[in-house]
Amino acid sequence: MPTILGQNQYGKAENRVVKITRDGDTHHIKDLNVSVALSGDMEEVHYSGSNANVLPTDTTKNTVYAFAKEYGIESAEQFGIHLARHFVTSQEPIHRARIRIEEYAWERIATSDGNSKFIGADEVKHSFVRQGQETRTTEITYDGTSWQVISGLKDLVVMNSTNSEFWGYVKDKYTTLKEAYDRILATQVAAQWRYNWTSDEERMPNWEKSYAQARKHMLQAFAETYSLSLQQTLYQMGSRIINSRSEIDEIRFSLPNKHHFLVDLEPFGLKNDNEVYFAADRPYGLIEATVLRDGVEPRIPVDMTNL
Ligand SMILES: O=c1[nH]c(=O)c2[nH]c(=O)[nH]c2[nH]1
Repeated sequence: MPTILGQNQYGKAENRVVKITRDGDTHHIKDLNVSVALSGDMEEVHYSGSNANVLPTDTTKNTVYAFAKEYGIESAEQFGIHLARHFVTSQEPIHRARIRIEEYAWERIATSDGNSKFIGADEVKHSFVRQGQETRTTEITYDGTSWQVISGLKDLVVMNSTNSEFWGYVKDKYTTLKEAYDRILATQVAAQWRYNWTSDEERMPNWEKSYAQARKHMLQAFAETYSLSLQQTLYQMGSRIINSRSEIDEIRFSLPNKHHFLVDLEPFGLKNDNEVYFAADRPYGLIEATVLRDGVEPRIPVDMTNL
């Protein structure tokens, strides 16, 4: 049976790089997990085993560490842009680079004594605790001409202990769900948003500020929406970001509904007045949707948020 090679890419996945920037005694941390995927003229290595066009994955790993030193890590996006540009412009057979980065956040440990180790109020200069909240993500793709930057976050767990209802839904012979007029709404947000920056000719967004603002608007919309369904809340979260951040054109969410079921306490002669819940981990409702600026084409792959 004749065969041909289809889509292919290669590179080193999950390069864990920690960069300490020393500003006198005050240190700053960037902690990344960087995955490189390159594609281009790679038919021969698959067909005949000729490695003539293959930059070793080991070299791509080394480049990640060398660039941390040479360029520093200003933001995950900026770092990914340096790497993607380097692979595509320095190696003729490589036509496209995709750099995926997860970023783990660290915060300073506040201590109580007042000695010289302190920055400002009471933040120690070189001791950190890993933030237990979300993981920041970015994916940079470059083909030598245009850029696509899709950033976001995953594992951001949020809960509203009221202001959520769910009723008026379709009922068939298998429906047993009771209508809820005051329920818990909880989810673990995975969100990916696409920047409309695509060319070196355009002014690049401020990646750090944009991330902080997108996250803030998303959380505020979650908290401030009186919810009749998780779908409605999702749409509010997305449109709040699109309406307040002109550099973002599209956002896709994957929101598991982390169900909290009221426990029946009647067998114990107790009344459960919306106080005691069973937090189920599975199965969970899974609500997914894209919110777009009117008139733009959707480009975020449907399953990207589940990676
Ligand atoms: O917010 C919700 N959306 C649904 O589609 C749904 N379905 C369900 O059983 N519970 C919920 N909750």
